[in-house]
Amino acid sequence: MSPAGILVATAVPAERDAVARAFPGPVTDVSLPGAALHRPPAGPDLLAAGVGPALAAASTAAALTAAALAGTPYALVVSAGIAGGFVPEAPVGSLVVADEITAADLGAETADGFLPVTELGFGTVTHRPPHTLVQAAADATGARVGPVLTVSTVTGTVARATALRARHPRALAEAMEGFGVAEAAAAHGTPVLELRAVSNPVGPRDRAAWRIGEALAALTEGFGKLAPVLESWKQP
Ligand SMILES: O=C(O)c1cccc(C(=O)CC[C@H]2O[C@@H](n3cnc4c(=O)[nH]cnc43)[C@H](O)[C@@H]2O)c1
Repeated sequence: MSPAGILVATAVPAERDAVARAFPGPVTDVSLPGAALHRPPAGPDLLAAGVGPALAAASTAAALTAAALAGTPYALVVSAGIAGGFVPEAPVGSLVVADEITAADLGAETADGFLPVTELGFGTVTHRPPHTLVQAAADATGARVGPVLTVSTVTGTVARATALRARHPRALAEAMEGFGVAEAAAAHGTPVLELRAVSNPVGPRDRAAWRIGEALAALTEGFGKLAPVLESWKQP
């Protein structure tokens, strides 16, 4: 368990390593059933939880359960990584912190449009991170604050981007794991935060427009600034 009791869940090892660069020093590998942690000497536990909401939820739940069974439950879970940004509000290279983590394609398509699963009488589609933590994270990192959508299919057309923004007018970014990480955290009664670095615009598919290196560098810099906020944050 990390000293501050914080778990950071990225999708892939490149994102995990970008976060790790903000916490220099030799990393300890911790192997758990269903999850493998990297533990920097002073900093959060880091988990490459997998791509997509389902695998991210499963891996995050495994890490949370192991910590709880060891008697050292995490105090906070952070979903982090790269994302698509809705332009012009979230340009490539910018950071976004979620005030809402919303599953944007969890529901039913009808002749009259999309119905979220909540309108079908099931579950939830939005988790809200603690307001004070969101504000402190934004103040420390310069991140823009707004909803981050979780999708299972990366947006690749103007029509899809327009439809998402019509349903979520304040949305700043889309990624593929936040809601899964948040569901796992909620099952443990653990608060969640989502911090994303924008690697590409949401819209027509254009792999040449990806700036993954730039986004990973922004993630490292963001976590360097976020570290003191995470260490001092206490659940109200
Ligand atoms: O093949 C494509 O057109 C394509 C476009 C954007 C991203 C991908 C990925 O496979 C990356 C998925 C990975 O990175 C996060 N991510 C980054 N950009 C986006 C995005 O625009 N929409 C959704 N997710 C994005 C995501 O969280 C995954 O971990 C492929």
